[in-house]
Amino acid sequence: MIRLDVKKRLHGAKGDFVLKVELEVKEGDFLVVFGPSGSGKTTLLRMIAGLEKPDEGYIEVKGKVWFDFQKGINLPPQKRDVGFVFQDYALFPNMSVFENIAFGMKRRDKDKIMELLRMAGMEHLANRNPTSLSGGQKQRVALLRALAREPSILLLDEPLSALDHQTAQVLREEIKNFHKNYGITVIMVSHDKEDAFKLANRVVYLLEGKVLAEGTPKEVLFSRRSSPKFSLNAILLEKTYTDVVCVLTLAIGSELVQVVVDKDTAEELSVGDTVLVSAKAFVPVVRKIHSPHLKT
Ligand SMILES: Nc1ncnc2c1ncn2[C@@H]1O[C@H](COP(=O)(O)OP(=O)(O)OP(=O)(O)O)[C@@H](O)[C@H]1O
Repeated sequence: MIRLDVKKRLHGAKGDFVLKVELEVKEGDFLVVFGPSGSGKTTLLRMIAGLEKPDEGYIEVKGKVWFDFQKGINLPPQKRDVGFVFQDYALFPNMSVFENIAFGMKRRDKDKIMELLRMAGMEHLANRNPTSLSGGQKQRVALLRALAREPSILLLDEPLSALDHQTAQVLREEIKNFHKNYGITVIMVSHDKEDAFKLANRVVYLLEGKVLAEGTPKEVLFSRRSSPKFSLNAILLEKTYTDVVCVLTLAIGSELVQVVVDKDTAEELSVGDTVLVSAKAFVPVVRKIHSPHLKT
């Protein structure tokens, strides 16, 4: 069980705000902390890992106090039993894949490293230098390095966000399997609803430092507050006015779409804005374009 209640004043893009989170995470949970950029997600993970100090509060993991402001307890990162995977891999470029995974293991165990590499289909890359690997392979090594420590908690900070859509899909499945096989407690930060939906058994929705909603992925992601019947976040790339309407070109994930809006709506939007595209009632046409399930 992880129990935390932390507070920290942050300098946000639009001014100062207080990150205030009270949470309990059960053993074996896969918690996704979901929310827009700048809401304090990474800072929360860094506070758990000991890389950032809360202004107030406490953090307790498996009955052991890692931080207690009142009692003046603040364990250094190396004494906290966490595996941390960063968005940008953070591998040691001068060490082989094998050495990267061995680094930080409580007891260097060659068989265990090779078993992890085998599980990820990367045995043949053991002696390679990380600089010669693809983004997906680097992130796999970072994940194996974190798992090799057999930590009490695995902290994942947007581990898929630097990868292309297809590689991210494959790695998302692997993370899911690692969690299933090892039963490890995972806290993952993401602004991607797909991560939250596919991986989490619990989701916390963080906005400007506050927990706005908490529950199962369905409860949080499909709540009326966060989504009507159908809604997608998009970036506005271009506005093209005709006589009576305006055509907006939008990027939704890696897809481009065009939607028509009236001129008044268009006037309120600027290129580069993040917008919500939603429809309360619609009859969609759904067609399969790809299946991950092999036919036998
Ligand atoms: N130690 C700190 N002291 C004060 N402000 C900070 C500190 N660390 C981060 N911030 C600010 O707090 C805000 C939230 O940052 P954080 O990285 O935690 O958000 P996030 O939700 O993870 O965003 P993103 O998805 O973009 O990474 C940012 O504006 C950042 O500049």
